[in-house]
Amino acid sequence: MPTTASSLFSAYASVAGSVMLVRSMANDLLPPPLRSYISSKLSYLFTPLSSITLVIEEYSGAACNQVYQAAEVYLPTINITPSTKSFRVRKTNRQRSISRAMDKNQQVADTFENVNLTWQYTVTENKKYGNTHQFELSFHRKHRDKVIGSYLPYVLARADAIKEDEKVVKLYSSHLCSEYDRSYSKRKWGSVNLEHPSTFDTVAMEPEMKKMIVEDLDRFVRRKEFYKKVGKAWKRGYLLYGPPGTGKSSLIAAMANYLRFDVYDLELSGVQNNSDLRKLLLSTTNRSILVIEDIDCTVDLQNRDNWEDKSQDPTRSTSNKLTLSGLLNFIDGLWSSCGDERIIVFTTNHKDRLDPALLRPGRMDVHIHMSYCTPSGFKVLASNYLDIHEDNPHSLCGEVEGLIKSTEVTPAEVAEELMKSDDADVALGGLVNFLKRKRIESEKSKEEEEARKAKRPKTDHNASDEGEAVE
Ligand SMILES: Nc1ncnc2c1ncn2[C@@H]1O[C@H](COP(=O)(O)OP(=O)(O)OP(=O)(O)O)[C@@H](O)[C@H]1O
Ligand SMILES: [Mg+2]
Repeated sequence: MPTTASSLFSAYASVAGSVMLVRSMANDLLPPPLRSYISSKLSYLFTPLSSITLVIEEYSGAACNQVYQAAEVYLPTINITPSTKSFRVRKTNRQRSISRAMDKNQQVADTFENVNLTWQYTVTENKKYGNTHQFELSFHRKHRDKVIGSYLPYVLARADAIKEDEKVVKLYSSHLCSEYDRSYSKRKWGSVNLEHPSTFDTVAMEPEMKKMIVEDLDRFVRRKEFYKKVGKAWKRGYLLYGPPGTGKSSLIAAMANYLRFDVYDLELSGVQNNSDLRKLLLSTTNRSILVIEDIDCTVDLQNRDNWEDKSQDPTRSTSNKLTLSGLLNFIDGLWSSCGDERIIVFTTNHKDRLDPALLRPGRMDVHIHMSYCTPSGFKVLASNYLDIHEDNPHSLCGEVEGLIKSTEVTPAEVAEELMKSDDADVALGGLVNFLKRKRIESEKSKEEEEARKAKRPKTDHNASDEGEAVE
């Protein structure tokens, strides 16, 4: 009888069927080490002659195999083949949702530019040396170059993107470190998940400024090659200044959530000397935001006694007290040259009290003034808290906006009023009364201030300067 395609297929199907049968019997009857051995051998037998199989082991010598790691992340996101009988599910505290993982000896099929590919996950059990894990990728041998040259790089890139999507942003705090670490002066970061829900949609600030910051961040992460070309460390410094409750910390959380960068919150008052600072900064990771809040009041950084002579090597003596020179040298030097994609944010309520060295051009790239609530800031808060927006307006909004224009009120104060009731009439009515009271109070205190100034002798320059500089 001549061999037809259909008879070949049916012969192949019956061999394949037998292989599946033997494999499932082996799974039921044999002890685990023998079972995985036979199963992996059968998978080779099952592979048609025109196919080729790439073996992707978990380790390459002592190092992790990145292709294996990428497959682990990528494969759960593609469709399960009808023959898949089991898969594993898991959720760690770093993951936002339940994820799938391939179970041993199971297969999934993928298609890439019209090439059909089959992945199989195998585990070879070995009590003495530990189990070995590998993926086997099979496809028609004519696609070998395409799979190695295009498909595997695609899997690597997809895995990076998936990991980025799943990433939970972490908040590392220098004051969360344990007593043990303190006593051995091994300064360490303690970490928790950054649960701050702030995003660029929920931060109340002028739309143009928001747009400017988002564009600046986008440009920064895009410009790896540019920074390399011009020989600059890939870092960016932001100074956020403004009165309490204007959203400086909220903006930092929005930046971190937008970029999915971890946040390192450095508590300078707990840092004893330059050497501590060095240890802390060197243990931060790439793609992170280092935050130093209230830079004007945490340490006496205006003390520049040692600035000139020690600035070359602020870490030379571990007994050195933390100095401004130590801090600035780190920003400019060591920390930035050994890391990539770093953002540093300083916040202050009093920009005028900062040492000019910190404000010098090139040190902090972007200065952002977070100020009192504006009508457009109020619109964002009204939408956040009461779901009031253009399509769902409220008659009191006009009055609130008028009052906000002429009153110094922080977004935190407005937010607090809006939170007092779910009923928009009640919450906005309360806000109107609050703003009116606030305006009367501020007019009264302005009058008192005027009266005090009029009584003051003319030579008292300092006090009047300070009064004007308050943001
Ligand atoms: N611009 C804003 N947009 C949205 N919410 C804000 C804004 N400013 C303040 N809030 C609200 O007020 C709270 C306090 O704000 P936040 O901690 O960001 O202020 P801050 O400027 O960092 O204050 P401080 O100078 O005291 O550290 C926030 O949790 C948020 O609910
Ligand atoms: Mg703050």
